[in-house]
Amino acid sequence: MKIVVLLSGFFTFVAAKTLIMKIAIGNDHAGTGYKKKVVDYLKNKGIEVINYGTNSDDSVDYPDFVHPVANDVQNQKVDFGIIICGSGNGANMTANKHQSVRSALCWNGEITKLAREHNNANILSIPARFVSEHQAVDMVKIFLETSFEGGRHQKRVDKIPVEN
Ligand SMILES: O=C(CO)[C@H](O)[C@H](O)[C@H](O)COP(=O)(O)O
Repeated sequence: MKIVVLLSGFFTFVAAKTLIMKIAIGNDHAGTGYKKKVVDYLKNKGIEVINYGTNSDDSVDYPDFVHPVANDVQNQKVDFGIIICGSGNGANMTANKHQSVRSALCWNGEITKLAREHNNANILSIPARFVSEHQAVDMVKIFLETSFEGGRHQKRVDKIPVEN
């Protein structure tokens, strides 16, 4: 009887771990404050967060904090990535150098929704110096709650990768 209880507990734990969404996040100094707000939101939703920093306001280089996020998305270690820099562009350019990454620079809810619905974006790039913290968290909410529509969009997404 005890072994049955132990096994059921083990399988319940494994199932729960499998079902818990996992997000990797990275940012440069322009996004540190916003990152902290986003991480708080994610953890309050019960989402597992891998924070690659930076965690200070000291000037840093965004590729150093975006590549680890993109690697995790590319290697399917996480469900999605979130990257934050001042304009969102540098981070987005960096992330999209990784095969199978579709990083979307978004600055409002509608663009965020479309990035998921039409482009099956797996990384959200947030321009911290051009949106409010509330907008940033709202975009994260929309990004995670919106599903890819597939259909005609799948054909287009499949044509994105370029063989170098
Ligand atoms: O890549 C960027 C510009 O598109 C990011 O916005 C950086 O956060 C920005 O370049 C940092 O600028 P800073 O003057 O060194 O703070």
